[in-house]
Amino acid sequence: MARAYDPLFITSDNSPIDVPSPSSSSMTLTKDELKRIAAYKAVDFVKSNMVLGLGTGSTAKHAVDRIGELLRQGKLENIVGIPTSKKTQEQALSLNIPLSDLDAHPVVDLSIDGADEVDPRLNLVKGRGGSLLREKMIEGASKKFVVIVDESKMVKHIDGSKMALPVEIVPFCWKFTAERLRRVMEGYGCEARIRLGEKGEAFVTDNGNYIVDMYLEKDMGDLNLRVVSDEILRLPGVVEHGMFLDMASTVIIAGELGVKIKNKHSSC
Ligand SMILES: O=C[C@H](O)[C@H](O)[C@H](O)COP(=O)(O)O
Repeated sequence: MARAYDPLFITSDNSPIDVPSPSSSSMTLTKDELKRIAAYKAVDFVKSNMVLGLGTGSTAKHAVDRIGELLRQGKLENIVGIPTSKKTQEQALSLNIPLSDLDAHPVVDLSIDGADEVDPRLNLVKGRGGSLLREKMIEGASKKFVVIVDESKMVKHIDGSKMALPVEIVPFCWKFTAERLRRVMEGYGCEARIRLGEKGEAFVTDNGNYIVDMYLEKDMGDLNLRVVSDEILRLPGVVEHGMFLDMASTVIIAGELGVKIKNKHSSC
């Protein structure tokens, strides 16, 4: 049941955050408001003159909006954004955020992005919105990667939500690749489904590829995710998968009772 939200309740960090006002009078926040709170907190890490990785999805959208707002107000200056998708690129352009790419800026100071799952070691599942490849390239090139989630994204282990584990593959003979993927994960009761778009056709990523969503019946538990990752990446036809292992520096989790910040290598 929803409880009253205390915006000053923050663990693992001592600075209260600039909390957007809840839309409801009861002071209980919607999931979207929680996402916005996590996003605002992440933008506190942004300083003028930074090269920023701009994430994709309903949570990252709030961070991009906030960066645009602070630029407009003159509270941030000389920011260069590197968008992780065409959609984010459009949003950033509409906010007049100056943009670049990894060719011109191979080192990114800070990336801020959402995630579909976060495990206790800060490993992530990403890509349920289809943007995992550019996200992994840009966030992997970042000195700091701040992940923003509402508390529903926290899982005991990767694939804990039993939703899709996305893999980007080339369209050429996709059924062959999907079957190879299924076989790699067979021990976990894997069903590998091609992702479909709104009209029932194959969903096409910004890179012109397809996504296979792997659904696992059995828990991967504390299995060595690196081994699974390597096996998937070794398959010809696979471009990248949505497990982001050991990449997040910080995870900001907005929940009913407040904001929690988890840093890599910290036990809290
Ligand atoms: O491909 C999509 C991205 O990995 C998103 O960051 C992820 O799916 C989380 O999206 P949202 O913030 O909308 O839940």
